[in-house]
Amino acid sequence: MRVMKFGGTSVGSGDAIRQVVSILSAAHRPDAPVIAVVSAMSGITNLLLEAAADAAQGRLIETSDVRHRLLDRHLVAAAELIRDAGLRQDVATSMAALTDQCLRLIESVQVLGDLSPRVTDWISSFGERMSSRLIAGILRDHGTPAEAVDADQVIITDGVFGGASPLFEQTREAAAARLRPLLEKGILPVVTGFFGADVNGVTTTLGRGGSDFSAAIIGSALDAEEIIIWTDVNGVMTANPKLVPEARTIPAVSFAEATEMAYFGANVIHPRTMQLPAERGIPIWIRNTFEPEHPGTRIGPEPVENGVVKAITAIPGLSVITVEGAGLLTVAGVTARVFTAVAGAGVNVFMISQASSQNSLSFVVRSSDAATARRVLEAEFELDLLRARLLRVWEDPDVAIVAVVGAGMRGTPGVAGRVFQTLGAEGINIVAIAQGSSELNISCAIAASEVARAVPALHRAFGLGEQPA
Ligand SMILES: Nc1ncnc2c1ncn2[C@@H]1O[C@H](COP(=O)(O)OP(=O)(O)O)[C@@H](O)[C@H]1O
Ligand SMILES: N[C@@H](CC(=O)OP(=O)(O)O)C(=O)O
Repeated sequence: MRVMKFGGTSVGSGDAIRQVVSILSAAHRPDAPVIAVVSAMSGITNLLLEAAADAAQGRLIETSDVRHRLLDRHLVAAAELIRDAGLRQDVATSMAALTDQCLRLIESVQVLGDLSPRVTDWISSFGERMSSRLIAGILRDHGTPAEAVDADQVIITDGVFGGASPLFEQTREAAAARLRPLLEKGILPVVTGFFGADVNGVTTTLGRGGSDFSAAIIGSALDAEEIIIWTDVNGVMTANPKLVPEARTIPAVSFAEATEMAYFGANVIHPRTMQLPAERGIPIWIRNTFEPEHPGTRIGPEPVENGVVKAITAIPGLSVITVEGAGLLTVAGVTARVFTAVAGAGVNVFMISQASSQNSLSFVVRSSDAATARRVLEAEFELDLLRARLLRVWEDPDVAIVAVVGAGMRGTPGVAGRVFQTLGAEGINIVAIAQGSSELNISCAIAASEVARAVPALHRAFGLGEQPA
């Protein structure tokens, strides 16, 4: 059995879905069944989250506009691809019912003026609920028996809204109970990506971009032979091809390298995807829905030693937070207090840097988390601020991290030197620098506006466009 996940662009239009249906119907056979995992049509999750946030702010949301943008996208694809009138009507009816349910939720947010994490997760799950029904309907119309499955019945989570983790044994049981009977009947399950439900059946999302993780959870729970992530590029590449047109496909990377690349911004794969398949030795392939003959990238257990540096990645949208005070770091426990406070607020820290004067401590977070980080630090150090032991806590916005990643860097001297030299020659100022203890990456914080120059320059400096990666 194989699990195939299709991302938002792959299911984003009638033309794209035509490709998905051709891949799935060619691959799914009674003796070699496939489980599909699908994301929402591109842009739909953002639309739902924006509508919910507007509603909570009391801004009068035009529900007819949301209805139009949500429902019509799906109906147009159904009209384009489903030939049987009865089937088309059934799919349209279920799309309309889901849209109504979702709009009722958004209206209740507007009435209450309050958007809880629980309701956010529920509302944002509707894109996948709709796309799975649409795609199952189109597959049936094209002669492949298929059934849409909501993942609340498949992935059982720890209930953390916005970033849930699976409870693996419960998920194994639920996935087997819900999906194996379909496979035994030759039916291709089309499972919603992005979310699961806690033990009480409450919808919990796995985090933005989490459908890759859904595929990994389901593939691992059911001991799949392989997991294929179908997307809109030819695999994991030496850099984001949108930033570096000469970027090349990397034929093979290890689970550890793929995790590092994903964590440092290669959003072609979600960083949480690798862990469960790595524990079970299940390979993950990244392939292109729009160029299915291309082999793509294999992510597997083996260390793959070709080249020192494999990829240049970038994370935009970051801020540096600095805590400053005379002799600050000589006061025992300050560092622990800073990071305990920040972690307690659920803020992820990407990089830490400490001035040698010991007067300041800086760290990099997502800009969307910066206000929270400042607030909790000001609360934590309220007394110190009052007594002027601490001068201030401030944010430097518009920062990005660029990273060079590759297992071959371990023990290879000169990589950091070449990074500095390259950025220096481009006149790019380095705000902070870090090397992971695993020596799989070297990362630098720079001004966000420099990313478009830094990534191609590093890509050239490490010869990634020329030699086989
Ligand atoms: N190193 C990289 N290799 C390939 N793609 C990358 C890399 N870094 C960033 N990307 C971007 O990731 C995108 C695919 O991710 P995403 O849009 O989330 O896909 P999907 O909708 O299929 O989940 C590509 O279009 C590409 O621009
Ligand atoms: N639809 C969800 C989950 C997801 O994984 O989407 P995609 O596969 O398009 O990155 C999101 O936008 O976050």
